[in-house]
Amino acid sequence: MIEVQRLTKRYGATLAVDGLSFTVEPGRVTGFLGPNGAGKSTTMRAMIGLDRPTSGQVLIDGRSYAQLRSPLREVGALLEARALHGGRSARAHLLGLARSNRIPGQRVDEVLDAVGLTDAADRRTEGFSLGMSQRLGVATALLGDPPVLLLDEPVNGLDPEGILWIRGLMKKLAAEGRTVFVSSHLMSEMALTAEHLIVIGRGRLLADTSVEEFIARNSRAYILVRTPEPERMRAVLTEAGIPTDDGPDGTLEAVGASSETVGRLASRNGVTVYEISPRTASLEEAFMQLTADAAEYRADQADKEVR
Ligand SMILES: Nc1ncnc2c1ncn2[C@@H]1O[C@H](COP(=O)(O)OP(=O)(O)OP(=O)(O)O)[C@@H](O)[C@H]1O
Repeated sequence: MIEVQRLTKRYGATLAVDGLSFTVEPGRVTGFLGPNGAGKSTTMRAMIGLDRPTSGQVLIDGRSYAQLRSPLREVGALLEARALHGGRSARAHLLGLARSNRIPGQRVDEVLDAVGLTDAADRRTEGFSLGMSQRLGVATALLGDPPVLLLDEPVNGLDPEGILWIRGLMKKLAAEGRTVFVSSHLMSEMALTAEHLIVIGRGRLLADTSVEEFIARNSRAYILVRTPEPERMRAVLTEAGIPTDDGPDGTLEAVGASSETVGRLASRNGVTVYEISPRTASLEEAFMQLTADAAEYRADQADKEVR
């Protein structure tokens, strides 16, 4: 379990994290979401003692990172995949870490295999692609077989096969009872991987919720109606007290009614319809709506500055 308690981090005039509190439970993947500059990386760095909080603290299974006796065995982190010693091979990098943390050497082969780097294990890491560096970063995080894992944007640089692999791996690690905390700025990615979400904006907590709840609460539901007689259909719906919006390509969006009701009204009034389907606004839209005021830098702002 990870407990973030009233965490605040200030860099000069910038308040990167602002009194943030939340708990990350074991046994499920928890997604950590926020627009660029929201404070995700700063929070994750504070979790493993790379950043000193201005105030507040983070506890990993009840203790601060500095108090952990064998950190690599207690929390594994993928924070900056590129921070590698380029001249060494992947195997040498992992063996060095294993030795200094009293982890048996055979574990190195196990994690190389787990991340699919066995064939590249003896190549120097400076020639690694971003995807391979990500895989080595994950191997490093897994080396001590820790119960808590922190992954900062692990999907970055991975090809579609790599993305599927990391999603599966995160779910498997959570199913083993581990605490898996993974950051992303893509809601759609988290919807496929995470069970629970922590959403932040400008260093503050915006949502601490299950993915299911988040979708239900934030997405706009409506019935899409495709008809050659939109104005007649609109009149029928309005008459029945169902508000409509204009959808794309001349469609109508009926809000607050079931597809059965809309279908029955169309049939009763002899309106031809080609399609009646329940829709929800995309998760990305819901996320953007939630974080709209918190985004540090937005395209519309950029436009204004250019003009
Ligand atoms: N070392 C630093 N010195 C000064 N400011 C920093 C430092 N690290 C982060 N910041 C600032 O703190 C804020 C939060 O940054 P952080 O990297 O934690 O956000 P993030 O949510 O991880 O963003 P991204 O998705 O862009 O990586 C930003 O305004 C950033 O510019």
